[in-house]
Amino acid sequence: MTQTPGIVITGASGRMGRMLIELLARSDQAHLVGAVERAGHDWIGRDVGEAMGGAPTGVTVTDDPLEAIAKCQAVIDFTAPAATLEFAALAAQARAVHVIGTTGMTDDQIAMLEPAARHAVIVRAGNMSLGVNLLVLLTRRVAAALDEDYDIEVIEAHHNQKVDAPSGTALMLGEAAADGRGVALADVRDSGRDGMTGARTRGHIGFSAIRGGDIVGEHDVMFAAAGERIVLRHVASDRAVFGRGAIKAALWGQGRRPGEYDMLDVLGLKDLA
Ligand SMILES: NC(=O)C1=CN([C@@H]2O[C@H](COP(=O)(O)OP(=O)(O)OC[C@H]3O[C@@H](n4cnc5c(N)ncnc54)[C@H](OP(=O)(O)O)[C@@H]3O)[C@@H](O)[C@H]2O)C=CC1
Ligand SMILES: O=C(O)C1=N[C@H](C(=O)O)C[C@H](O)C1
Repeated sequence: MTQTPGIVITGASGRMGRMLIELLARSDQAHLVGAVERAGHDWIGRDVGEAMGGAPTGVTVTDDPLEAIAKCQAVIDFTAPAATLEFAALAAQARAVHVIGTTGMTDDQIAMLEPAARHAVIVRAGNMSLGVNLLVLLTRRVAAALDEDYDIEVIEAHHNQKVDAPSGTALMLGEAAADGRGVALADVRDSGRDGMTGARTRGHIGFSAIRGGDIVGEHDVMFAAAGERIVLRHVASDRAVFGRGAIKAALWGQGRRPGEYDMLDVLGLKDLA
């Protein structure tokens, strides 16, 4: 029987870590070989399935990412920017595919992935769902079709534990809108309005972030003009959409040339971009 790719999950106890461990337990295309948490975490040394309150998986949670990643074919990483940079170096050494869902990375941190991508496949996206990646393409097209009479606003809503804003997805959508308009997002980005802001600047792309309760992830791209509004919307009601996308990316990356890729590559949507 052919062995399926072995996957390491970093941030195993997190919202996405748990979701991925559940999805891998049911998968016939990939299997769990490692679960990583920070030193001092109370899951270290325990079977990850039991730590989650379920059946044993045979995989013990470790605080040694080097040891875990050395024996895997892919690392799926939804953690935090500094941790992701550390895991990128280890995945590159092991020539393992590194699927990065972590958001909130600065441009400098993203640039620091480049040496790792010379040795291994990196798939990074602020959102791994098919729906959002389609929405990115639609946003670019609608923005290209409309002029600056249409004010573009990206509105996102997430749970009250999210630490970064705007969300990675909102930034992907903003980039797509700016691209459609033929401008650089950095030149037209308008985040965090508060106080006497003055009237809206024509051509700017605005961002608003809502944080509350257990909202999984909701994104609107609004094109607002005098007399009409177009709203493109994606609502995620289950984190499994991100988890399934990440596993798909880990499989897609097997045997591929080293480099940096995104979910449009994985989903075969690049030609539509
Ligand atoms: N691209 C996409 O489709 C999606 C991206 N995300 C992004 O993924 C990231 C995680 O989200 P979520 O699961 O909700 O967050 P959580 O806070 O629930 O989980 C993050 C996990 O990573 C762990 N972690 C952080 N640093 C390290 C480290 N150095 N070593 C090992 N483990 C570490 C945390 O441990 P501790 O608690 O000890 O800090 C925690 O268990 C966020 O950036 C989020 O925006 C989320 C969903 C979808
Ligand atoms: O933190 C989250 O939860 C999510 N983060 C990603 C983002 O920043 O866009 C993707 C998704 O919306 C959930």
